[in-house]
Amino acid sequence: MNGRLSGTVRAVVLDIEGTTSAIAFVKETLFPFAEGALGGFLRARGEDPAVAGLLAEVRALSPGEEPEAALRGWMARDEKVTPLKALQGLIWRQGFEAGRLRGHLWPDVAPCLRAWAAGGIALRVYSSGSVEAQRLLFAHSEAGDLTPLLSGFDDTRTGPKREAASYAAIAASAGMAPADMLFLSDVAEELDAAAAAGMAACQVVRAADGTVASGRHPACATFPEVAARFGLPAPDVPPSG
Ligand SMILES: CSCCC(=O)C(=O)COP(=O)(O)O
Ligand SMILES: [Mg+2]
Repeated sequence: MNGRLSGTVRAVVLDIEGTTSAIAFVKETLFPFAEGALGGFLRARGEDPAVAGLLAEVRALSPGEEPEAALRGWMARDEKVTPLKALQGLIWRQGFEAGRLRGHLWPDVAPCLRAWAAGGIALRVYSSGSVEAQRLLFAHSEAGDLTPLLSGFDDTRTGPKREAASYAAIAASAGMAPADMLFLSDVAEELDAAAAAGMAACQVVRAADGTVASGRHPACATFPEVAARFGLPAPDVPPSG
């Protein structure tokens, strides 16, 4: 089994889908919202410089195909293509700000994030969802605005989640050694990459998501279990639910 079980953790890097938040929320709420709004969004905003720049990235990645068709194909296959993820974030902004979307968090997550931040642990996010989407989810979460607890956000513009260099870049941007950082994710290949970069790595195995422990990393079902296993502060009141 890879990964350290002891040592001082100074920062926790959080995956979102399958870790802080239900896979079903991403696949059954967020993705259909973006898919349903895509056509109207491109007609209304396609010439805005930011959107036009992302559409140019789509054309470069899928030459000869209509950008909307390329985007729909990537959505159907859940491909984590950077300009798609950025466009989804822009579309979700409308939903989060209008109150039509609220960021799902498992009930054990917010109490632990508050306890860890209060205990001086730096909290960062690394998700395939764009930085904009990450900020929106935590700003409009079911547990309120948690963005003041978070000190860094990275997406696939930092690098692919299954490559060690991405985790080295995250550590450099945090100004820490990888060995001071703990990465939490449901996906074993992401944890392999983080461990290869020298981070501690823990698989979050949420029963409701049907995640299966890989056996390659320590596995925890909840954030309080992570806290106990890695010597992080525990919340004062054990979360219910
Ligand atoms: C609001 S974040 C949306 C999550 C998302 O789009 C996604 O692809 C999830 O990937 P993750 O790396 O968090 O598993
Ligand atoms: Mg995930």
